[in-house]
Amino acid sequence: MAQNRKNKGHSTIKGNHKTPAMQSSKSALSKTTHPGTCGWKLFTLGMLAAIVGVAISAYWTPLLRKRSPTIHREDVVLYDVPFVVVDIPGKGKGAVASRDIKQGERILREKPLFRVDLQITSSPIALMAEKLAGLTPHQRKAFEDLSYVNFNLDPVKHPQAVALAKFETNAVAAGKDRVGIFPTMARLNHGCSSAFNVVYSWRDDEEVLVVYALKAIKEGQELLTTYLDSKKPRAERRAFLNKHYGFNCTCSVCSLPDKLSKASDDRLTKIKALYAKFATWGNNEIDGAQAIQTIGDIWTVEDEEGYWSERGSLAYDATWIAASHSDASATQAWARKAVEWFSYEIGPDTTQVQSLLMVIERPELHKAWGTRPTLMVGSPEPTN
Ligand SMILES: C[S@@+](CC[C@H](N)C(=O)[O-])C[C@H]1O[C@@H](n2cnc3c(N)ncnc32)[C@H](O)[C@@H]1O
Repeated sequence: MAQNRKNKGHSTIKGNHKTPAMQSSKSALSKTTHPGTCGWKLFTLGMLAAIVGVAISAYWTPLLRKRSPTIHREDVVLYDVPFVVVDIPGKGKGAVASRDIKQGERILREKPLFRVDLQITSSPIALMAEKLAGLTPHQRKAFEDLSYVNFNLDPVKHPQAVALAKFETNAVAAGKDRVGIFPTMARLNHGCSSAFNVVYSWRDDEEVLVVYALKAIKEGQELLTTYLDSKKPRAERRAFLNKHYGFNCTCSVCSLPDKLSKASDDRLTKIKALYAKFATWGNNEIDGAQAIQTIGDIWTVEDEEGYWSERGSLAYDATWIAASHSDASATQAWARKAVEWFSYEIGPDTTQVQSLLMVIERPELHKAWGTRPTLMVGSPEPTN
């Protein structure tokens, strides 16, 4: 997977992730990363036969357990999780909320079975064999249970290639230039743009992956992360997901009728263009007030689209611009916005949030303070 599952993750974190070896987008200023596509996957893709489409037919497990299950495995930091893993028609397994989940709730904290470098010099098959040999029987079973894209591979005849396919289907970004396998998180299926509702990030200091609810999720609703930079138009998203994950995306955004789908594509294209414009503040092509206006425009179009990811990074960048121009009240207002959205996406107990809380107290201590001419750049709209 690439949140920049591979988000992936989808979340965006300064100096951190994203996503299940899945998606990848960087904050224009702070170089935060998004869970994203697994470079390892691309590296090893040639080792495998062509990826074939997924054709599992499954059915809902009718009864969700009333109580949240406790996961008892050595690779999961133990606590009750607010979801159950069930069969989902057309998707294999997936995670479904076992109760209402609030926006910003942490829903999983998981240790990797193993991690590997994105760039490797040895044979991927040999590396995989070495990593699997280091697992306990319990962990080995968790790895063996994972799904994989290439169903043409016979696990009995080609166990090593199947192990590699499992890795490629499920690995997500986990630290600088590393990807890892997290067997519970790996059950999260994909949704595009406004359809994904959880994001994940790697915490280097704790060596765990955390997953947060980006949006409120109702009991019975599927938890979805994103496997790519979903600010791409539908045709591009579908081609990518088909090629790398072997499925035709039928998420709520991809299923829109053509007219509405085009409107969504137009919004996503506009968001990308606005990000590119805002980044030109870095080389003085636009001034601070224009940059902040552009961030406001991004926020507005994202509200129309229902795309809420990466807002912590966006507000963080706005804080940076406001501080650079010595606009104290805008620095504080944007820092509050960044605290709010980082808390939803990566958690309130992160260094990003702690440093922003200090900036709210003393904006002039921001490391970019006064590095550009003094200018009133503008605060976020109160309703944003
Ligand atoms: C990381 S796994 C996700 C969990 C997987 N469904 C399972 O059974 O373990 C990725 C695979 O899940 C399936 N998948 C994920 N999102 C999907 C979606 N939106 N529609 C259909 N299949 C999906 C695809 O087969 C994909 O290769």
